[in-house]
Amino acid sequence: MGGFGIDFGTANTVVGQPDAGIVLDEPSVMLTRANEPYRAIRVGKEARELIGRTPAGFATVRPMRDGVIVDLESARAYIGAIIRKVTDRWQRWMRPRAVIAVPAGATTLERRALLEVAHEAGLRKVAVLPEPVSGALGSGVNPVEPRAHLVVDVGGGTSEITGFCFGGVLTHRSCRVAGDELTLALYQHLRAEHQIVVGELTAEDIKVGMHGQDDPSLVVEGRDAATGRARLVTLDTAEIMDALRPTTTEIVHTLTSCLEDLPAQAVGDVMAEGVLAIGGGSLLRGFTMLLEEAFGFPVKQSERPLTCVAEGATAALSQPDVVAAYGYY
Ligand SMILES: Nc1ncnc2c1ncn2[C@@H]1O[C@H](COP(=O)(O)OP(=O)(O)OP(=O)(O)O)[C@@H](O)[C@H]1O
Repeated sequence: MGGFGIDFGTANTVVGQPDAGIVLDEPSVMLTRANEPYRAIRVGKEARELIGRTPAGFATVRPMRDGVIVDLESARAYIGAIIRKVTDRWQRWMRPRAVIAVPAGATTLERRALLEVAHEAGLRKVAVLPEPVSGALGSGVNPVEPRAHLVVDVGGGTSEITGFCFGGVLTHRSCRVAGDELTLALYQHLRAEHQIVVGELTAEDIKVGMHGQDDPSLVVEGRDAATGRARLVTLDTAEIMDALRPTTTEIVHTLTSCLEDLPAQAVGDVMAEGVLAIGGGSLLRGFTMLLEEAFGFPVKQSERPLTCVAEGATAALSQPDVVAAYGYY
């Protein structure tokens, strides 16, 4: 059974294949020339390296915003380049099938735009599947069984919570505050409290690096905001967590607001099984603990929070019942 399971995320693009597993996992970034904005010169890791150091005449573009297409032409160039990266001429001639994950809150127009661009890029029989359903499937959950599941997805651009059961959605909330806003909050904190300016990539590395780190302090190198000279500062991870608190609170507040829609019987299922946390943003140090306190439910982190959505989309290629229940063509 061929085809691709794809997660075109705001931050990362992940592509899986039934027999090969994850075949591409790269940042959703495209390098273009300023005078040719719709031709991808580089995509993924090579393009991300140039964020914050893009020479004149070039531009680094993030073609997906909040998990959906914002600019059709950029998305065409980007999605076409990704498909060319994972296929050879023969496969493109055969026009492979695909299941593409989209945010559960994507509008009909946003889903149609993605389907159209995917067809143009050479895919056929494309289905779109809500990311939480796909992430649950990729984490070993059966989304069509008669039990309720609650999935929290904190990505780069969007945080979503979706309750579903037996092929139907019970509740859904989302906000456009997620991992990227946390990086921005950290950048602003460093500038305001330590008068140090760091690049976007460094701010993200600091945030990601706190995960699983035992050392309560970390050293950061940046540019002094006043003199412009290089400077080192030692930061306390507890201080960073505090600085990120308003942003994490906003995310947690949106996520917990869905509880009032959850039928009592479904609450019992979620109590027994726990809330499933997926998406890279859910890896933020201390985040699942904050969620548990706010929900009053156990929260289980997916084993592979960054790739489970693409893994689920790949698994859905051979599970037509899941696509029929939750997907769109
Ligand atoms: N260990 C970590 N700690 C904190 N944040 C992390 C960690 N690892 C990744 N992230 C963050 O996760 C985000 C990317 O997650 P993911 O790849 O799931 O998003 P996406 O699917 O591309 O975005 P979206 O779902 O919004 O379209 C980035 O903001 C990244 O900084």
